[in-house]
Amino acid sequence: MNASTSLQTVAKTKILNGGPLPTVIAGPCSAESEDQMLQTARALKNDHRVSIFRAGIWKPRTRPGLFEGVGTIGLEWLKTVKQETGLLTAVEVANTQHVEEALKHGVDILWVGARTTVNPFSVQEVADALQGVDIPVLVKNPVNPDLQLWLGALERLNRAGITDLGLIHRGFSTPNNKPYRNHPKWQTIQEIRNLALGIPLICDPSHIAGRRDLLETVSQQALHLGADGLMIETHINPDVALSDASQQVTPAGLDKLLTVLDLESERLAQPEQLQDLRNLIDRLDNELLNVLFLRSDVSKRIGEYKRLNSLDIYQANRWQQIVEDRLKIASDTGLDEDFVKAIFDTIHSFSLGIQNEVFAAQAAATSEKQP
Ligand SMILES: O=C(O)C(=O)C[C@]1(C(=O)O)C=C[C@@H](O)C=C1
Repeated sequence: MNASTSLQTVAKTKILNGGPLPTVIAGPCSAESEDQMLQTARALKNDHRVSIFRAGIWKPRTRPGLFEGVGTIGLEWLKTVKQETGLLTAVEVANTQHVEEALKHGVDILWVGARTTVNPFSVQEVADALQGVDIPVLVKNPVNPDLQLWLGALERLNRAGITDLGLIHRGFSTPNNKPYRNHPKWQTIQEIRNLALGIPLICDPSHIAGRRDLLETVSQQALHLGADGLMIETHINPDVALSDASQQVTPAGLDKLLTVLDLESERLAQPEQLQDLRNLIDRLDNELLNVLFLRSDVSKRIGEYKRLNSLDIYQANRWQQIVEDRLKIASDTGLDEDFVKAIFDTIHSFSLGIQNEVFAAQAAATSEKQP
């Protein structure tokens, strides 16, 4: 059975704005004070493209001692924001108490954070607290790139009766996220879309980028891939924000960003120029593959030499020397060193595999000859 068939969702969702334009959710990473919330919301209300105001009330932080959110008082401020601006409001919930408090304060939309989605016990607790409640719930991807876990969270909420569901793509923690804070792994958008058919997908460029200067590229890519909306952290004075200062924009910055993104029309490169560049990439990839083939052939011959001369396959000193040399070339050329290291780690483990096969083939041939 296709996993998507078990999700019962409604066609008309409150999460999307109902029009042809992407939904924009904006607001501070964290609620900090009533003044900060109201000033931010008043400025956002003037932007007709923004329909939902977000604010973190309880903040899951990696290390203790960091600002962990203002708690319930923030929900009072959010209520005032809603009354004054008419914007829909959204908060993150991670346990029963959060759900109960948010519902009591009339929050319109809930979201489950990436660190909660990774834990089925926590998602189930949120789902149980929402049993029988009619409210839209957005689910952020789990921190690790496990789409089944993401889908599982949607299913748990759906079984509790939540039909107005949405996905938030906020990037994944991978061994090398550079230049992002969380790697977008763009192909996952298509993959999760196929698994959760018909469920709207919002991109959270703030958590993917981790820095203001990358927001445009990330948002544009997401929109080109068909994202239904964007969640962009917006603060009246980002430089003094108590959390995630470097990724938040001012309402004026958001206005500029949304205008550049040109939400009405897709902005694509000139087709002929793009085709020339793609031809170049094809030729370069071809060369790359030829070189990789030649290298793996040499590795096989070294494997035979090692077998005949009873040498170990893994040669720590030689490998260390190779890494140092290649990283020096990378830094001289201006290539990202983490990128080059990741490539050579993969090449090396493949090379070890080739030589292991050489040894294994010889061992098998010898044992066949045994009487
Ligand atoms: O230099 C060797 O001994 C090799 O087999 C080559 C190679 C490599 O692929 O670069 C492979 C295994 C060793 O650990 C070190 C380097």
